[in-house]
Amino acid sequence: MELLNQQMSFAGVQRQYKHQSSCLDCDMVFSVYLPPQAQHDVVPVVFWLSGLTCTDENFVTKAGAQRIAAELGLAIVCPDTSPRGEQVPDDPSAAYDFGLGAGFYLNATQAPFDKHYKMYDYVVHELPRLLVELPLDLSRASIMGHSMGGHGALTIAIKNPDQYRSVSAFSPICAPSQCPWGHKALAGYLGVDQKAWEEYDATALLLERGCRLPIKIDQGEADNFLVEQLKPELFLAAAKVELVDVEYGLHPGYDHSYFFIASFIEEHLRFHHRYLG
Ligand SMILES: N[C@@H](CCC(=O)N[C@@H](CSC=O)C(=O)NCC(=O)O)C(=O)O
Repeated sequence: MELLNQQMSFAGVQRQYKHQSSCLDCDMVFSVYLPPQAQHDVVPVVFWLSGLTCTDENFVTKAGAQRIAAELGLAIVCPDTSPRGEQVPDDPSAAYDFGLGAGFYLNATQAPFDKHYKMYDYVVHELPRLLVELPLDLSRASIMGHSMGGHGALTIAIKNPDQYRSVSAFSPICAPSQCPWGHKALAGYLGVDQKAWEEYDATALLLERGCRLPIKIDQGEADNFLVEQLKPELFLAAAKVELVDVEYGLHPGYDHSYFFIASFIEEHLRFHHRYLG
């Protein structure tokens, strides 16, 4: 891993690393916040998955998470949202909701995307292996995300309950099989057979497998994407069927932006800290 940047923040360090990814077959950049406690000991880690159009930097610069992460002694790892580079195929019309910046945290099976778009394997397997170089206790890990990244966090946690202790999401895409963003992405990356989509649909996965991890979801009521794209009611209905508790908050006046995330990030980090010790 090559260290690209380092800034001191709340007595810890905000870093950015570059590395060659074997599963994505391209160079990748990720960010990590190391709290002051990491100077003397290994610390627990929260993975943050960003949404459409983001890189590893949106959360770092807009969420204001460093102060509370420093207080709680939590590292935060922020991967990019897709493979990158000239050789990586993009949406044919360069739309923001598919291709670069829109990897949907899945393993694509359809050409030409199947060569590089393996964000599920990257987040679940390759990135944790790289992180052994840092003072992190990966046996104490949680995962959270926003919108497309909320979908990523929920699906990854439901499928890997032994790898994470808790999961949370801001404004997640809760049922991608049933919304326009998800239809486009799942058809493009996985093909038209909707059976294959269930592997990456948090609501379908919850109905199939349940979930024993603590789950927290927060949603802005004034979010423009709420009704057409996000559909938390479908995930909450599935949780009720499966007798899964979801700590859910619907917040009047808040939209889909990082202003919402910054307003509630402290609650999310404290939630994860309860389970990370
Ligand atoms: N450009 C699009 C919407 C893009 C957008 O809102 N992206 C969100 C995530 S949406 C779901 O995954 C985001 O986090 N943007 C980055 C930021 O820093 O705000 C449009 O205009 O409709």
